[in-house]
Amino acid sequence: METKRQLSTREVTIINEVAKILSKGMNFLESAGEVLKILYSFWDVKYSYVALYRKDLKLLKIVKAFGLKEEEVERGLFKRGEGIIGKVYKSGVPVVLSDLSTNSYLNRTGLKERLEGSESFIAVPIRIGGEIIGVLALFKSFDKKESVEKAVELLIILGTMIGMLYKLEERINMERQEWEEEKKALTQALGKKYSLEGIIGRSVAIKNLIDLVERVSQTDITLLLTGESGTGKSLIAKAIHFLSHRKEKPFVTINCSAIPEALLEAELFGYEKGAFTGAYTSKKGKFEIANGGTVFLDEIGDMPLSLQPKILRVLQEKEIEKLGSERSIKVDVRIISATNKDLRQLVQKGDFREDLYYRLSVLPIHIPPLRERKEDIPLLVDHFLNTFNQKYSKNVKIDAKALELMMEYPWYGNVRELENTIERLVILKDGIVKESDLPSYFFVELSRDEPRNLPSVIELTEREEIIKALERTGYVKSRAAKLLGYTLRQLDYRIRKYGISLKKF
Ligand SMILES: Nc1ncnc2c1ncn2[C@@H]1O[C@H](COP(=O)(O)OP(=O)(O)OP(=O)(O)O)[C@@H](O)[C@H]1O
Repeated sequence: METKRQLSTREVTIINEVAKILSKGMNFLESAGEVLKILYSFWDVKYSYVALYRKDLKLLKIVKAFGLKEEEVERGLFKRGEGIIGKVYKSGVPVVLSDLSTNSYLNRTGLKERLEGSESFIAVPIRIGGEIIGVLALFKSFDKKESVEKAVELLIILGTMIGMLYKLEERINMERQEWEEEKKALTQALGKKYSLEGIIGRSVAIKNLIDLVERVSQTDITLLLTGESGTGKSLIAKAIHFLSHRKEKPFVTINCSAIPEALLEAELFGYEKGAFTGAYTSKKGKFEIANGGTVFLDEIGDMPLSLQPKILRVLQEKEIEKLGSERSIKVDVRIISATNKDLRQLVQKGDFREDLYYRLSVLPIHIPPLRERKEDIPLLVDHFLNTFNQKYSKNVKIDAKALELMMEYPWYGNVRELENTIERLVILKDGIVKESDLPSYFFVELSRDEPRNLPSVIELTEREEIIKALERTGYVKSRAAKLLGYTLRQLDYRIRKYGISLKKF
């Protein structure tokens, strides 16, 4: 019967130390260097190296070495199948050479002259799954008690672990590249969508707004956009960014109410490796990611008091500090913030710092609710009909009477509610939408002064409160349910019942 051999304490220590490197997130060459250092510290290996196969050179090349001189490393080039290194790479079979005077030892590096003579040479393949990508080689003197066989077994494990380190770096690089491409595509797509033409309206308020957007986008002035939910604050912020000289750089949105307070600081400012349990690698915060571009602080009224001094510092000194670091980093960002709350009232209540309020509102821009600029409604209806007819390959139209009612309706959810209503109509109806096709809560709302059907009024109020709670919590359903005093299931049921569409981020 085959008996499984136990790993010695020293072998376990070596494997553990190498495993730790895997979780450190270093680049491959640094990691490989660390592995060779571990072999020296725990196993007295004075000379070792990692050679990888370079497809472009069609050669194995030493990429990291321990104990070798620079010129010895440079000489370390092997063809596939050539010498011990080339053979191990080609066959995948480990080789142990206890007598280096034999002809099969090439001494390509020229290291032999510096050895004591008692060393054995061991070379094992570096594998990623079934593929061999290189060779781990070392020179070590074994005393009588040590088994060379066991040493080879340990090195085979290390060869696989080095392969994992290589794979890890490959994956990180791939993800980074994908992320860069995605960011570029997103920037271009957003740039196209958020031009001035994207802001629809002919009211004096919108015309003035478009004029202002054009002018402020050429400056770096800090803006505070105010207005009810759904009035177009994010749209305006994006338009300003994409008209400015910062347009090639990122536009980063931070929804201050959607991120739990405990995570917000790390999200905004990033953290250093080891800053808290689980911080295996360092991470950039949103301000650093946005460097050169624009940061849009949505729902700024919900910024926790504890973080407000740090935001002030970004505005005043253009500096941030990562969690777990004492070093300041300079960032060049334009800040646009938005709120549907009365910030001055929050200042009076002590929930918002006065100094921050003044810094943020260098230029306040108010966007009036849709019910105060009814003349924009026909243009917006037309715009959204075009958009959704195209999206769903339909040709839905709205007749004059239905449009008239739409202009009367108070749209407490503003342009977002109008957009969602049109989308639903396009999906559900065909041909021409008439007055009778409009949702029933429309009519309840429009007959406020007359005695009304109570169940409908209750439903209407419930619908409005749900939308309000969802807006306030950044569409985090569990938090909205808590605010409303519903369970998540009760809320889900009502979201379906009222056809409330969930805003996507
Ligand atoms: N004038 C406009 N022209 C065209 N589309 C608009 C206009 N205003 C708003 N919208 C659209 O309405 C929707 C809601 O706008 P947006 O998200 O910018 O509102 P908001 O004020 O930022 O809301 P919140 O405070 O809830 O974040 C978006 O899809 C936006 O594109």
